[in-house]
Amino acid sequence: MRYGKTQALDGIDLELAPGRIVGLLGVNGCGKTTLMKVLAGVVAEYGGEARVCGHLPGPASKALVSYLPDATFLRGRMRVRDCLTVYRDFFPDFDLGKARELISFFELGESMRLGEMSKGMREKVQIALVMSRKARLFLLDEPISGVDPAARQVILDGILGNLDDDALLLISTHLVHDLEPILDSVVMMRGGRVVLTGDADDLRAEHNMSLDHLFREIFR
Ligand SMILES: Nc1ncnc2c1ncn2[C@@H]1O[C@H](COP(=O)(O)OP(=O)(O)OP(=O)(O)O)[C@@H](O)[C@H]1O
Repeated sequence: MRYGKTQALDGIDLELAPGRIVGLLGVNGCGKTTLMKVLAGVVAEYGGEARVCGHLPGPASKALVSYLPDATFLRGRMRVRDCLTVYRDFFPDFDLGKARELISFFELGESMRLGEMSKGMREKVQIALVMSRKARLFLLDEPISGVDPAARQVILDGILGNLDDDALLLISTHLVHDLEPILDSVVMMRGGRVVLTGDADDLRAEHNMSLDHLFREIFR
């Protein structure tokens, strides 16, 4: 995948199994967002092939993928209840009851307007929407990057409490320390390539260090 002269993804060869929480780790500009966009089916101009549950990215795969992009995708004038309605009308697999529970778990009100919320609060609304679909693949692009440590933990709790056993959660971050406790496996990227992939426990045992430490070693 290229953007003009920039090779954003280069020779990626990756297979991810269901029922796992996978950390997509790497420094700024290594290609995490681009890989997510390929899997989400929002870019099409690339070589090679991606498949989600056997489907090429397109309408069939999009029905199985719940995607949290790295930028806000809801308009500021909307109230939380409007967002719930949009998701209910747009996604047949959206569980309105679950979303309401999550909004309440995050201590937000349905009459609140997005434009009057803090970044962390808006992030929570988006997480509540995205995690309330019965998707097979959840793509969360940096869901905790802009929020304080306490809010990070609440957001992660909200994500984990709402994940089906057979779903795959791919979550990108450079905040490895915060995510490490929930990760089953990791994919580390650099310069558009995968430099390391494996089971979290195996990597910790093999390198005799935490994933956070390993990440710092690799990207030093
Ligand atoms: N729309 C675009 N136009 C041109 N180049 C782009 C565009 N989007 C990304 N790139 C380039 O592609 C490369 C990969 O970017 P990408 O956003 O996938 O990285 P990332 O790992 O998600 O970074 P970050 O952690 O900062 O979000 C970078 O070199 C970036 O400059």
